Amino acid sequence: MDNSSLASSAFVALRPLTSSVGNNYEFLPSVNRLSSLSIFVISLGIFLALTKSKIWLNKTGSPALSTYEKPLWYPHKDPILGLDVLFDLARAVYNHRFLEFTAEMISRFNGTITYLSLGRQAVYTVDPANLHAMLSDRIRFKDFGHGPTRRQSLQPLFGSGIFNSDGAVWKKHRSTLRPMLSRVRTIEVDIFESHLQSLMQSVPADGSTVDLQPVFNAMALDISTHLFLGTSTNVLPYLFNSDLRGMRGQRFATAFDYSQRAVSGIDDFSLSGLCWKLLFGDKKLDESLQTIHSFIDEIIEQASKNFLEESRLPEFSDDKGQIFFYKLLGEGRSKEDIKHDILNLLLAGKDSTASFLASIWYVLCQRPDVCDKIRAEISPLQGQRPQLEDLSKFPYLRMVLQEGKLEFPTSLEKLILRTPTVLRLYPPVAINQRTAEVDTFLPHGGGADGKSPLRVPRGASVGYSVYAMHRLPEFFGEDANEFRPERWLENRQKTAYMPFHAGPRTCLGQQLSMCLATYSTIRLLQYYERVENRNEKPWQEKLGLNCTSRHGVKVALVVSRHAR
Ligand code: HEM
Repeated sequence: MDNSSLASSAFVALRPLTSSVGNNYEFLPSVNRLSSLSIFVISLGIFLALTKSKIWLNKTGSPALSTYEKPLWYPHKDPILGLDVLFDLARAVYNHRFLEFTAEMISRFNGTITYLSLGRQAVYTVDPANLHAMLSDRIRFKDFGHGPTRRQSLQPLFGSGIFNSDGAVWKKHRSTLRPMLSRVRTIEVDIFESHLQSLMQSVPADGSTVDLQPVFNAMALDISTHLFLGTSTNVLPYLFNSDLRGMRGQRFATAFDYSQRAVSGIDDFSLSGLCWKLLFGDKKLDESLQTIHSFIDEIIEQASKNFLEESRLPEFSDDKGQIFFYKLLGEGRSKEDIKHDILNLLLAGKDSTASFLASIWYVLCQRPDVCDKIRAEISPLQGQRPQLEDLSKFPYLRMVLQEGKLEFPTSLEKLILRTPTVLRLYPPVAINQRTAEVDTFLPHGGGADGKSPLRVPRGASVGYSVYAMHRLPEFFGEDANEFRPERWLENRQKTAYMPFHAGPRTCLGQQLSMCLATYSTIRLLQYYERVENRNEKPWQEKLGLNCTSRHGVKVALVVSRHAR
């Protein structure tokens, strides 16, 4: 999960730039006034200084690689550092148009563009063949890592956990976590239910306007902490009761949100705030990290005592072996190691899931016809909660659970109700980035038409946009930007569909998040008979570690008379 996934490619590309001017984009309008000549002179100066220090030069020159055709270069006005494109990207971020801007730019270059990022060769692509090569090709996969920029920036919060490591360290984390996340169990569905109950009891359903985005954000944190720490933050009920704010879970939630924004380098920092941080450091980040670490340390400490005594179990548990966190303790892992695994899972579980749930309801509140079809599909449940084993009895649900595969339910009509369309149009991990660990190549991006293999020198950053790839007309039709679930009846290809990525680093929480999305959609549609759209503005990106809606998801809810 990385719009970032973590530190998004955009911000990784921009990070050298933004870290020198901080995270403030207020300087951008003045950039317009700079003449090309002054940009050129500034670039030349910086370039000479950097060249002298030899820190920015790519290692190139592999004789085998020299036979590649020239890449399709971005037509830079600044051919030395490429500041022009970086300013354009920064402006797009500032205007919340980064996703659209890069999609438009890349469509002019046949899907892959090579450009200069502070004098260093970088690539941006939406070409599915390139993504498959980097993510799932058995040989190429090893040539690309998350890279040092992302590792360093996320280090304070995520340590060297699964998201923040490559090579042997990553393999070790993956092999520990994979078996624990590969199957969804009844206890997890029970946990979903308890937090959905909390949502239904807390969120006003009197026809007033409610923003569901913070609601899902809080619920996702409550569920993730419940699943991975055995103790929920329980912040959702307090969203609508300001008297109760300031409690411990709430403080953790606030600290977690702030640190994520701060380490991803994306925040609405003011110029004065930035100068302060440059001079005195980010005190709020230090305090937030302190809150987060002591919250988790205490729980780990208490749980390991209980674990050793084998007498007390977390109150919601009926089986210690089912508790994720206890399993890590049972494997004899160090407390520090466990803390980092937990933090990495909270990041994964919370934000991407919250973004997914919010997007589902952004779409559903505008499509009563789709809500009605789902209600018809789930009507045999007669308003009762589905059990885990029920989930596979519904073709629609099975389709959702089998998300990553090419299996389709026999009843094609029911396919119309599937939610993957939401993930196509609003993938939580909308953009991402890899760094070439060695001199290597990608299938496309070279030659005059960009369709020949592209040489990628060691150290080059390769940014990619899943958001733009999911909207490519050549894969999804001329109406690719429209929400039309029926397209999946005609078009079963998955080449350009990768909300969870693919290959050895594919998301470990697919089953869990698809199960939660399916279960919660059923439960909420059973409970609310009407979900009115109250969004006044069109969807606009809010990029962070995951992509969310800048204006939230505004609805009015009416409880079903059967549920009253
Ligand atoms: C709709 C919700 C979700 C989406 C769209 C999503 C998407 C992704 C993506 C695209 C990646 C690859 C990131 C990269 O390689 O840079 C990823 C990795 C991962 N996800 Fe998810 N994710 C979701 C929910 C979850 C949940 C609920 C969990 C459970 C804790 C989870 C656990 C992980 C883990 C552990 C990885 C790291 C895999 C690795 O590096 O080997 N994800 N996710």
